[in-house]
Amino acid sequence: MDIVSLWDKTLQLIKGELSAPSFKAFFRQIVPLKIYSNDLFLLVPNEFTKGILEDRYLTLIENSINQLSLKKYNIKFVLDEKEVASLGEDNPVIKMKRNYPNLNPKYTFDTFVIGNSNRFAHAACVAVAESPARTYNPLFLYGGVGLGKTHLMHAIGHHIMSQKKDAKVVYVSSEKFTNELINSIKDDRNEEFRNKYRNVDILLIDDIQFIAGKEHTQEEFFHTFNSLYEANKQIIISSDRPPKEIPTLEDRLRSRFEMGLITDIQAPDFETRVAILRKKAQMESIKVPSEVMTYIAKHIKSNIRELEGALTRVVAYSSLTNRLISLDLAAEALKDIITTSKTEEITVLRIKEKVASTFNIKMEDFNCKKRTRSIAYPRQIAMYITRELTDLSLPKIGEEFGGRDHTTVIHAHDKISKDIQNNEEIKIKIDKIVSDLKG
Ligand SMILES: Nc1ncnc2c1ncn2[C@@H]1O[C@H](COP(=O)(O)OP(=O)(O)OP(=O)(O)O)[C@@H](O)[C@H]1O
Repeated sequence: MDIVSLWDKTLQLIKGELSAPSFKAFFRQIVPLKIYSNDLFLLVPNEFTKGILEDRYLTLIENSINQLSLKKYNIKFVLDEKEVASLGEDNPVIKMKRNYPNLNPKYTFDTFVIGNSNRFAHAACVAVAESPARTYNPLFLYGGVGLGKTHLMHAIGHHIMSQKKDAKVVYVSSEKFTNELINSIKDDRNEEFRNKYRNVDILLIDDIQFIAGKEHTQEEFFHTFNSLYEANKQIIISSDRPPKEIPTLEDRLRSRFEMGLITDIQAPDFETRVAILRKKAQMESIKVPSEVMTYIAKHIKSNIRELEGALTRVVAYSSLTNRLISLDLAAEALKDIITTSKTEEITVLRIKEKVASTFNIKMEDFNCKKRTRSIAYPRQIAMYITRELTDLSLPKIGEEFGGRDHTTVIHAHDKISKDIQNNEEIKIKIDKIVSDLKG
């Protein structure tokens, strides 16, 4: 019996032993990877699931597999398929995943909830998916962590592949792009690297901000970009900020990124957050009372990954403690997450927005070179607040404010600290901004 059929049969046995929510929460996303000697490798989605499987279900899995295969395997849970990629032959599941270019099957347009925060980005992605290289090229998507950029990029990939099966779609994070480049240089395989990226129909490159400051990667990406663009191939780029706010990005790349359409995704509003939770519960066929969804959506605002994680946690908690999902149970399950996510919400972007609206300046004024007091002073206040309310280092803060030196940040912090002591009006303004940011 090959590993795929063995795992299918194992799941059938296990399903009979567990409650439906536990089965769904911990077993549905496992991918059987490989049998190598006496080890059987299973790919699991995250640390949390791995811990639960090891602590509670290992014996059940081992017994079920042994019963079916009449052999005793050591079960190994892994988080990254690369850990076992070098062992023996490939299996059909992995082969299938490789042919399908790294796209998460769940990230489609159908599973994407549209709200005011992402309506425009979604429409732009649909337009590109329907007529690649003919509408917006490149398409540059930006927005905060966990707001759906990767989801939309994969959705474009799926859509294009559903229209044209042999389209060469490549999705890569800019970190992976950098690592592959480094390895190709090390192993003298630069030609292979170039062929891989310069001969695709659609290039989806995620988190491009990571190539900032990496000269060689920027150089390579510049040529990749040009050859794709000239060959009329579609390029889709994501980042946590717009091109002009990526520090140490070469101008020639910046101007290329700005050639097509730039669109942002904002944090979802309350209604969209509830709708996302509903969709997720519906997709996983889990019944969750609406006051629990409201509770989660009210408290987790700025990151959809955390929003989904909170729901998974509540469902897992209910199944592990054998209690029905209720508001009390949700509060108990999320007590750590909900307090920490409040402090995590304070980002440079939010600080800038708040200071900009208080002092009536534009967002780009924070990064520009202007020294007029009406702009320079709010900028110093924003730097002061960033230093006080975030864990960012001084150089990082300088970077976030138009690539300024860390001594400028120290100067701003000293100056504003003094002004707070001597000027009641400024103190009141800053206290108000800080208390608004802390919610
Ligand atoms: N509008 C949406 N509807 C449904 N699910 C969403 C939506 N937006 C985001 N998600 C889900 O939230 C999770 C995080 O999204 P994703 O990974 O696309 O974020 P990201 O913006 O790429 O984050 P990062 O900056 O960390 O790369 C995913 O599971 C995704 O499916």
